[in-house]
Amino acid sequence: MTASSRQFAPHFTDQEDMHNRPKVFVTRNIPSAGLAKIQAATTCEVWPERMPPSPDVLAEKASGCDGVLTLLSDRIDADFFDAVGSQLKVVSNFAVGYNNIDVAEATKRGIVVGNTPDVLTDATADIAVALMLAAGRCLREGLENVVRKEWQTWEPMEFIGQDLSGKTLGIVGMGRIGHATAKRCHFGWGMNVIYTSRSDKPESDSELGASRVTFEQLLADSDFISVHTDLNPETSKMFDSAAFSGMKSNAVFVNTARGGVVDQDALQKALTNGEIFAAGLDVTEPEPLPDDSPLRDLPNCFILPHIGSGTVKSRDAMAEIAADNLLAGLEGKPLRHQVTA
Ligand SMILES: NC(=O)c1ccc[n+]([C@@H]2O[C@H](COP(=O)([O-])OP(=O)(O)OC[C@H]3O[C@@H](n4cnc5c(N)ncnc54)[C@H](O)[C@@H]3O)[C@@H](O)[C@H]2O)c1
Ligand SMILES: O=C(O)[C@H](O)CO
Repeated sequence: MTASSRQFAPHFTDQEDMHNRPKVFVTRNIPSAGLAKIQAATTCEVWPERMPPSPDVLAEKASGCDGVLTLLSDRIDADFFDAVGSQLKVVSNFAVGYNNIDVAEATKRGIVVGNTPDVLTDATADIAVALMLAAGRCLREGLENVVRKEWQTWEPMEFIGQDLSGKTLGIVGMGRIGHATAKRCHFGWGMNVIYTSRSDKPESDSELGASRVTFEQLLADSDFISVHTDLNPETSKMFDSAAFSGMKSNAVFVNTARGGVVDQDALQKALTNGEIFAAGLDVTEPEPLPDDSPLRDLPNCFILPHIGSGTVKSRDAMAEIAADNLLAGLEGKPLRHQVTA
């Protein structure tokens, strides 16, 4: 048991009446590093299926609960809170992003909301760089060529991509993951880093020689653009047709943030018309991307099924923080990571 789990585990014993334990609903199976803590301290139901519960079933399952542990695919809003009841104390999201939760509404009702930052920063930055390489170096076209048995010879004029070395990387949202991505690219490939952010980031300026620029300047000057903002009203669909037409024709656009920051029709046009070179996406809107989405068929669009935080270490640590947040909220104690509106 870690120091933090000792700190947050409510003091229930085996002898204690199970009915006195707080009641919680966990909306999907999560790593035992967190689930075991929750099961030891609460009366807990875990949604057993691979697919998320529908909003109605989610509300029904959570009804009467003191806490819920949610995923980014669960919509938590006023209707949910009304259905669940006024006893609800805490919503613990198994993610750093919390755009699936109406935090203002939760706060108004005295419900605390937790998230899981930091522990997935490196894993997600690695996927951002993987997408820069995959999209920039035509890995989808190369792989499909092999899988379809079309590989006939060494091709001097095919599968020609973009170098990272010495190029300019534009980071949109120089937060934790933005900085970690920029660091990999600056020290790994000697990339020049520019960024937009809500405020200056002196640590990125001094460590990476980065400079803060306007959004328009970032679009115009970047060879690679990597998005790391949270999804908020300001960032919703910020990559629209005007943004893509402001980019270089060799630009590689990478998004590991949220699909909602992109106007996907505009992205599809930019990729089809050669306005930009390629895109690498770990996130789309909706998820999964519909089977008939034209983005799925574009050879210069490399799409992953939202796996940024998908490492053993990150997911275990996320589970542990999410459990600690949930248990702390049930006890009315400060959460390890609490979000505010
Ligand atoms: N693909 C994945 O699996 C995965 C994993 C982790 C996080 N994420 C996403 O990445 C996001 C970032 O995570 P983080 O831990 O780095 O968060 P963070 O809060 O450290 O960074 C977000 C940054 O975006 C900036 N920002 C907000 N609005 C902006 C705007 N209009 N223009 C420019 N910058 C703006 C903020 O100031 C902040 O610096 C999360 O909110 C989540 O949506 C995805
Ligand atoms: O916000 C997050 O944490 C990711 O999207 C999933 O890990």
